[in-house]
Amino acid sequence: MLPFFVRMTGKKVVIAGGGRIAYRRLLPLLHEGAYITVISPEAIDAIVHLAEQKRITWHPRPIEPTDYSDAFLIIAATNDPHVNEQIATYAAPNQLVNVASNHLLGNVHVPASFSRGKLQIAITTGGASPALAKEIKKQLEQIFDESIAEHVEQLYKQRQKQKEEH
Ligand SMILES: C[C@@]1(CC(=O)O)c2cc3[nH]c(cc4nc(cc5[nH]c(cc(n2)[C@H]1CCC(=O)O)[C@@](C)(CC(=O)O)[C@@H]5CCC(=O)O)C(CC(=O)O)=C4CCC(=O)O)c(CCC(=O)O)c3CC(=O)O
Ligand SMILES: NC(=O)C1=CN([C@@H]2O[C@H](COP(=O)(O)OP(=O)(O)OC[C@H]3O[C@@H](n4cnc5c(N)ncnc54)[C@H](O)[C@@H]3O)[C@@H](O)[C@H]2O)C=CC1
Repeated sequence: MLPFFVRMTGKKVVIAGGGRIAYRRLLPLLHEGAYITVISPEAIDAIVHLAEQKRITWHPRPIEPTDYSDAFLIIAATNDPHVNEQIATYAAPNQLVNVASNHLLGNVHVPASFSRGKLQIAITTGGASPALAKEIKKQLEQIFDESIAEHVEQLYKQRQKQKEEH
């Protein structure tokens, strides 16, 4: 697998499942400006609330292949491993698919990550130990504290200026 940072603004995302994990995937996507549809018979209050505010769409029913045929990114986060597996099978080869229940399926892994302004750091263990990825993230958060954000911003401004001069 290769690490990429993907601009999700305006992209269609379909999330199967409305539990804690679905919500964890949903939040950063929403902040990035993706168009999110959650499909799940039940959903946690936080997801229902976002749907009521019309910040996302929620269809309270089981997922079907037609729901994600035009999605840029599909997230399979139901608590039924067979349903998640089917999603990975039915997705088109040119779609991005993340399967929360099985690291061997799909073509996208979600890393542990954090931001300090424009600096973003992401860690994956390739499914070996998500807990270790989380632990390494905590250690890196100590090393790169909030003060680095301002430093990165200064470097950015300097670089923009240099680019304008050439
Ligand atoms: C493949 C992947 C899914 C994907 O890519 O979507 C995946 C899969 C699975 N996770 C499982 C369990 C746990 N996952 C966590 C935590 C995190 N898991 C995350 C990512 C990923 N988890 C991807 C691989 C990334 C990598 O390898 O590094 C993090 C980093 C990012 C995030 O989820 O936001 C986030 C830390 C967030 C942070 O930084 O705080 C914890 C601990 C906790 O929750 O505190 C536990 C319980 C302890 C344990 O089991 O280790 C299970 C078993 C499920 C079951 O038993 O039913 C599977 C299924 C499988 O392994 O196949
Ligand atoms: N970090 C990670 O990647 C982790 C991943 N997991 C995996 O993620 C899965 C989901 O975890 P939680 O959100 O805690 O589960 P949960 O039980 O809170 O939520 C499951 C959701 O799936 C929905 N659902 C069930 N059948 C469906 C169907 N046919 N179509 C659409 N939606 C359906 C339910 O209505 C519910 O909203 C777990 O089963 C586990 O495999 C678990 C822990 C950590």
